[in-house]
Amino acid sequence: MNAAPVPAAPDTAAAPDTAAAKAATLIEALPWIQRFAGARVVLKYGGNAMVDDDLRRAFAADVVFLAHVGLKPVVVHGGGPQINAMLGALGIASEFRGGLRVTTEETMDVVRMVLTGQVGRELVGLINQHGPYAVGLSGEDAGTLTATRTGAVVDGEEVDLGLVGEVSGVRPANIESLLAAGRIPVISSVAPEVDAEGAPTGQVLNVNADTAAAAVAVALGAEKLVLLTDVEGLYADWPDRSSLISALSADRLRTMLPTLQSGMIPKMTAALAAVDGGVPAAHVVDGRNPHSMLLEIFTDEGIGTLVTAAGPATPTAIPTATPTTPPTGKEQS
Ligand SMILES: Nc1ncnc2c1ncn2[C@@H]1O[C@H](COP(=O)(O)OP(=O)(O)O)[C@@H](O)[C@H]1O
Ligand SMILES: CC(=O)N[C@@H](CCC(=O)OP(=O)(O)O)C(=O)O
Repeated sequence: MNAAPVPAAPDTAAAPDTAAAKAATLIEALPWIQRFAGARVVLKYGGNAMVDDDLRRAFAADVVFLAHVGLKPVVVHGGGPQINAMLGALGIASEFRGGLRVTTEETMDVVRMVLTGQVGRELVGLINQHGPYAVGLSGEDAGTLTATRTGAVVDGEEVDLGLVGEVSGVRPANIESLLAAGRIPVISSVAPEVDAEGAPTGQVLNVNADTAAAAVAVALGAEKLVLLTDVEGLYADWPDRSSLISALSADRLRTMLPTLQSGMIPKMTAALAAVDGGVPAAHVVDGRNPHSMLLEIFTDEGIGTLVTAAGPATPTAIPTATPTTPPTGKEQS
């Protein structure tokens, strides 16, 4: 048998620091874990943030971590790039207007197949590698979501998007019964269409996943909406990216909305809808960094862009060594 390796001197010297840093991170998380115990958190997992296996596995582990430390996570997922890949393989052209996919009947079949049949199944499988937690739902299942048709306004002109919907109703009881049973709902953003009277038309609509996540967060009375994407957050000067907005008020975001481009239009519209609908905090987080959502939720600094009703307050020192009361100074609500 080989002797146990003897660490080199520099490692020995570094080890206490490393251990202290790890312990400090755990202790820093404690007041946030206490504060968010039992809270519902809606996590929107964007298709651009699920491009590699390691990231998807890290996301699944994070969701299970949240559930185990006492939060109630609900996942609403997108899959735009995955839909693009399938449409491309099938030779079906597709375009986006105002950040939303123009959706024909043929495209809708592919959207439904990829979101509910592929991306959702895969996420459920990854989460369930940790135990029997995740249950996949489409917005169609048990009437979880309903939607009415919506268009987009591009350069001041109303554009017809075809079979694209905005959420007109959420049935939270379906999601709540899963949460009460200790499950993690994983919801795809496809919804049955209803007419102006709320009657089903028989058509299924393609709903942007940010939009669906915001509606679910409002209906559940969630503490947070976390939008994971493939950028650090909202840049004030896209595409130059020299100025990342770390926190802003709902009113400031409202004035910025008409200046936003592409995928940030539905994303920040969703963040605003969530905060306007009573969700205390909406976060845009870079899902390309493994465990970014844990850092956003459980550390004092946070990362990404935070939207709250009031916007940034004066930062206050937060005790991290022996917290006995929930923190009040952080820009989280
Ligand atoms: N001001 C902005 N700040 C950050 N990203 C922006 C901005 N304006 C447009 N974008 C684009 O929005 C994209 C995110 O939206 P989207 O591609 O729909 O992501 P997801 O699939 O995660 O929903 C970014 O990758 C970026 O290209
Ligand atoms: C209407 C509309 O645009 N629907 C989206 C639904 C998927 C989605 O939102 O995916 P991401 O979160 O990855 O962007 C689409 O067809 O791509």
